Amino acid sequence: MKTLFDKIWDAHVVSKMEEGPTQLYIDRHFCHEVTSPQAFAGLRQRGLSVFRPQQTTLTADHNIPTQNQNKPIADVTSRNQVDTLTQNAKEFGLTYFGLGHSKNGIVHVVGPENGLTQPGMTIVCGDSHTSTHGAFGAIAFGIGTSEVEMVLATQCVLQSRPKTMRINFTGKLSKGVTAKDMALYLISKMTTSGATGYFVEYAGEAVRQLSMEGRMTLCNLSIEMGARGGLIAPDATTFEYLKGKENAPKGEMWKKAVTYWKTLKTDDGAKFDKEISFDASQIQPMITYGTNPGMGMYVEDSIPTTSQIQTESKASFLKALEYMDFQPGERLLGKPINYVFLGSCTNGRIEDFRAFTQYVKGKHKANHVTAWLVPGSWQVFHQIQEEGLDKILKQAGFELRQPGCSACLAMNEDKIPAGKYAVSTSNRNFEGRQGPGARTILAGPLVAAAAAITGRISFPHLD
Ligand SMILES: CC(C)[C@H](C(=O)O)[C@@H](O)C(=O)O
Ligand code: SF4
Repeated sequence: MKTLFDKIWDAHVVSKMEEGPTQLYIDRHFCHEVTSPQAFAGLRQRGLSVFRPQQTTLTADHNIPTQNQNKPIADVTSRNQVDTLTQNAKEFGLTYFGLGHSKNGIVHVVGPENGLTQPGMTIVCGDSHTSTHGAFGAIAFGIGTSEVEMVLATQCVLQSRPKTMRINFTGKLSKGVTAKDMALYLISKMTTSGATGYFVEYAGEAVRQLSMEGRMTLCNLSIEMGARGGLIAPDATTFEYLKGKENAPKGEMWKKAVTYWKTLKTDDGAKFDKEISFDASQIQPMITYGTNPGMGMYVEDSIPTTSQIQTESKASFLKALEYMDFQPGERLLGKPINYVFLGSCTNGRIEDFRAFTQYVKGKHKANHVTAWLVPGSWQVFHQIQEEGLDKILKQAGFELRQPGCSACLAMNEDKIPAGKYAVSTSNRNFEGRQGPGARTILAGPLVAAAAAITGRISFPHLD
């Protein structure tokens, strides 16, 4: 009896060193401009080529502007980063979704939407949110730059086997509660280190009912509770999403693949190192009030009082509140905000834009709010147009920007000014994450939409 994780892991072991790490075969390798330059430089120095170029895909996402992408990148550092990636793609003969390419976008958005991410695979990228791809029933995890070089050269990586944890979400999510609320709720319960050393499988009725987009949002945030990654057993929803996607198997191969994919689930009675359950029907729309993703609460709740915080955490709790300029015990409902960011590999997919648009339809953006709506990829951008969402958004006072990581980590011009509050659908609210001194309130697309309309932290009431 095996867990899903065990099945995929065991199928990819090349060799196992006694008392040492496992040499794991990697099916798919994604690279972006931030964590790959030294890896390619290393190959060059050693006179090596990329071992399996067909299994490697490059995209530019972190440093790209979200306006005027047809013009040269103004910022010198960013331009160098992207130019280096372009050069490496050319020199090593790799598939590259560069700036201006119709498939360009955030690595964790373009992999799945092009069918490069598939059940049963091992997937790596020099990026912590590689966990996103686990939504398809894959072992997907972030690696460091020296490992990027190792994978480029050998298509293998050395890894010690993580422990396994299953997190069950029983019951159903209430209307207006999104996968992001589920994830923020989970991290608030688990803390940012509660899953350290584990690979998590998400299971239960509420997980089964999530769309692929929702599953990606949930798996994306696994890393924020310390997990090595998160995965969900593939099912009809997964197959439906993948069918017909460019790199998905076709014809007879498709049938064979689905037959195999159907075996990718945890056997009844298989043992996890740890197992926890949550009641999904209890979850309400969430926001964060502090400077790590574990400092979350229901939109309608109050920040804990100092006495509710454990002694050893008090200092960091107070430091976080000072940075945010919030008071212990304060209720945030009705608090004015300045910026709204819809996007990132957490919530930059079509479903997120549909949810946001549906909410703002027939309403108007608050005058004092600057809203950055950044699709996760050009495919998402075009789908927004095809579905006419852009017109509805325009009528409500919103404009779409061009795809990229954008204000999620502000490596481009999209920086939230110091002291300003941003309700952001991204995944990290660290100090300075969205710009020096910027104050981030993480939320799902509906809470972000409600904030954009009212200009305040608001409960996203649906009609
Ligand atoms: C730049 C990259 C290494 C980083 C990551 O690994 O996650 C980034 O994507 C982030 O979200 O902080
Ligand atoms: S969108 Fe944000 S979290 Fe995702 S890869 Fe880009 S910077 Fe990292």
